[in-house]
Amino acid sequence: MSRPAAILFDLDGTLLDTAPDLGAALNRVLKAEQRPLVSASDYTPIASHGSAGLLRFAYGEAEFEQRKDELRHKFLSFYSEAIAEQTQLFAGVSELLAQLQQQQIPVAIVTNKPTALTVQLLPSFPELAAIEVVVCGDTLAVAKPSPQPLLHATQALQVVAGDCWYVGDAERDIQAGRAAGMRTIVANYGYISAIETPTAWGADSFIETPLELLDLLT
Ligand SMILES: O=C(O)COP(=O)(O)O
Repeated sequence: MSRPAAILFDLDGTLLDTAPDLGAALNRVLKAEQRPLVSASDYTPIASHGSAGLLRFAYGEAEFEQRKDELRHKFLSFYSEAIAEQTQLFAGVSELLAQLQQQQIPVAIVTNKPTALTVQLLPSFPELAAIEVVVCGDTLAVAKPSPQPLLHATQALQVVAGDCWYVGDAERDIQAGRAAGMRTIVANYGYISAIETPTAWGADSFIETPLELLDLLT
């Protein structure tokens, strides 16, 4: 694998372990309605699917569809009140980003998280705050699995998409990366549920820790 022109990263489940704060917000919504709470072992594997994925899991498809706007509004307001209480960088992310900077490999974030939450969250992590190109779920009219957010990031970085890598922990990440013509890498340490089969997503590589990405550069 030759040296990439840039490496683009998904945020939730790839750079940041956001599941505990996402799960806490979900449980605040449920608690307010005297509903049964969801355990970390249940919400963590679906945390990359955002508010819609978490609420759909807790309420079931029919009730979620019926109450979607109201539930998402409640969830987002709780999440935004306590967005960086328990969230941390995955172990090794800080060293990984420092290494990439040293090797002068540009980095960007392409997330489906809405802009308002992303800009609220990133300043809590100085290692990420230095990343200038950040494309969010509502930056464009379309989000991942569309390749457009990834292509938007490559335009901002002034690099050719086909020379870039995209690292993510969800099938939609790999779909977007493949459609953008990038090398795709599954962050296997992220939020992947037991019923998913990442080996069938068509990715080029898998990493079990963030720092394993460096092995792909050599
Ligand atoms: O919040 C979401 O919808 C998921 O965010 P991600 O794309 O960074 O995994």
